[in-house]
Amino acid sequence: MSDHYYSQKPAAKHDLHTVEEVLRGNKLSFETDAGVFSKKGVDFGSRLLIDTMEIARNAAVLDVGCGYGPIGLSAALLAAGGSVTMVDINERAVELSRRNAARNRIANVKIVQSDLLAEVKEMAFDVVLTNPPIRAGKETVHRIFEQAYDVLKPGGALWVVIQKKQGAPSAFAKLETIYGQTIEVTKDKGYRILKAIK
Ligand SMILES: C[S@@+](CC[C@H](N)C(=O)[O-])C[C@H]1O[C@@H](n2cnc3c(N)ncnc32)[C@H](O)[C@@H]1O
Repeated sequence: MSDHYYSQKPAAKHDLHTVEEVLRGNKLSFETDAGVFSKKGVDFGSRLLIDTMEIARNAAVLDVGCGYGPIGLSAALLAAGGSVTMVDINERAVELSRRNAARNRIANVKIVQSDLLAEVKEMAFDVVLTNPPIRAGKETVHRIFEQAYDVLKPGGALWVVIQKKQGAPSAFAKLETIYGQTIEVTKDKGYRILKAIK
């Protein structure tokens, strides 16, 4: 099996590190490892999504492709009276997210190993967040958009960060075919934040 950051079972030799980040005013500490996305620190696009996302205090939130947890754990602090479900196909990412939730004393999260949204399809969410796995291919990214629609409550929103050069225009077009309304909320250094409302 090839060893991408989106492997189910990364083969890379462990290389544990701790990174400290201030995300949306909250100081968080993350354990990262080889075989997970952006292990040296929070990705620019993920940070832009964290800075931009709108999360109500009581929201039910889903983070698709949570990696070691920066987006979902930041969302959990905003949804202090709600809950955040975080999914990833990569068992190492799931384990790190669990440890990082405990490390930062964040309890309103549920972290599940799942291929796309398979393990959460009976649930319903106000907000779905994703920094999608571009390298897994456009089809995977589009399936996330479709499956997110199915688990969103009416009026709920999918928030996506994507670079222009990695296909933001085609992602926007795909979202427009599925959702009632799609908007580009902000952009910075070639990254776009797209919000699609059911
Ligand atoms: C661009 S990374 C974002 C990681 C994390 N949210 C962050 O901001 O650092 C995309 C994530 O999607 C996960 N992923 C890839 N294919 C997946 C699939 N089929 N189902 C669920 N997650 C997947 C990868 O393992 C990776 O952690």
